[in-house]
Amino acid sequence: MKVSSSLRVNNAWLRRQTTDHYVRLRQSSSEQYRARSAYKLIELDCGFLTKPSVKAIVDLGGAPGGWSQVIARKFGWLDSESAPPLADAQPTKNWRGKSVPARKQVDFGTWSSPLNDNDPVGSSTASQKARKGTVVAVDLLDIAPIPGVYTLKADFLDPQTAPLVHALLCSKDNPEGKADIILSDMAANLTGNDIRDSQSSLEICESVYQFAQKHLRTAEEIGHSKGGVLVMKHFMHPLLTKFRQTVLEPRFNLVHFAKPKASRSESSEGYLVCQGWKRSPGARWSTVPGLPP
Ligand SMILES: C[S@@+](CC[C@H](N)C(=O)[O-])C[C@H]1O[C@@H](n2cnc3c(N)ncnc32)[C@H](O)[C@@H]1O
Repeated sequence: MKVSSSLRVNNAWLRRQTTDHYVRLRQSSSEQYRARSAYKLIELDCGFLTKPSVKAIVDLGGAPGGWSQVIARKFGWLDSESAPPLADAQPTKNWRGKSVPARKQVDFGTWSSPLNDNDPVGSSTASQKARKGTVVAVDLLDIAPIPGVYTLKADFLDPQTAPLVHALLCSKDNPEGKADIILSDMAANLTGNDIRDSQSSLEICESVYQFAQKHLRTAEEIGHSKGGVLVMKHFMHPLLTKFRQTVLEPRFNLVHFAKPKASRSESSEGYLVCQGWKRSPGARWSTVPGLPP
C-alpha cells in the first residue's frame, strides 16, 4: 500500500506530540500554558523574572501567549481577579498624538489593554495592591487576552511599532517608559532556504537590540549585577558570534548562549541571554538596510 508523504509527516508529528515530555507536561499541568514554549522561558530564567525591581517586561513575538502567561504569573496577575487601575492606562495618545482609548484599532495594528473597563480611575485599593508590573506583548498574530498583559498586534520590524510599545510601557511609576526585561521569541516563517532564514533571524536580533539600546533600563538590580536583561531567540548564522562579541558583550555584564531542554534538539534555535545592561556605549552595528547603525 502506498503511503503519501503528507500522511507520513502527519504521523511523525503526531508521534512526536504524544511522546514529547513538554507537550504532556503542558496538557497535565494546572497552569494551562498556551504553548509548550512557556517551558523554554521557565528554563531560561536565571532569577531575573522574580527580581522585585522588575516592573516592566516586553514580550516580542508573544503569540499565542505562553511566555506572557509565565510573566503574568510571576507578576501575580493570574492569582488575582483584579485589574490594574485605569490611571496607568497608556497610551492615552498614539504615536501621532491622536487619543487612543483602550481596545481600539490604531493606524497599523490593534492593541488591547489588560484593563477592566469597569474599574474607575484608581478607585480600588485592591487593584493598586495587585499591580505588580507592566507586560507588553507584541505579535503579528492575535494574542487572546491575558490578565495584566497589553497585547499589540503589529509587525515589530515596522518602525512605527517601537514608539507604541514605548507608549504602552509609560506609566506614572515608569514615566520614561523603560523596560527592565526585553524578551524576543520572534521567528520569521521559515522559507526552507537556510541562508535566507538565518539572515532573517539575525535581522530580527539586530532590530531587538536597537530597541533595547533605547528602552532597556540601566542601573537597577535586575540581571547579573545591575541593569536590564535582554533575551533573544536566534538561529545559527556565521555572523552570530561576531554580533555577540562586538555588540552584546561590550554592553552587558554577562552574555551567554542557552539551549533550553524544552527547545527541540533538531531545531537550530538557541537563545542569547544578556544580563546587566551597561550605560557605556559599545560597538555600533547594523547589517539591516535602512536601519541606522
Ligand atoms: C515561536 S512563536 C512565539 C511563541 C511565544 N513565545 C509563546 O510562548 O506563546 C514566534 C512568534 O513570532 C512572531 N513574529 C515573527 N516575526 C514577527 C514580527 N516581525 N513582528 C511581530 N511578531 C513576529 C510570529 O508571529 C510567532 O507568533
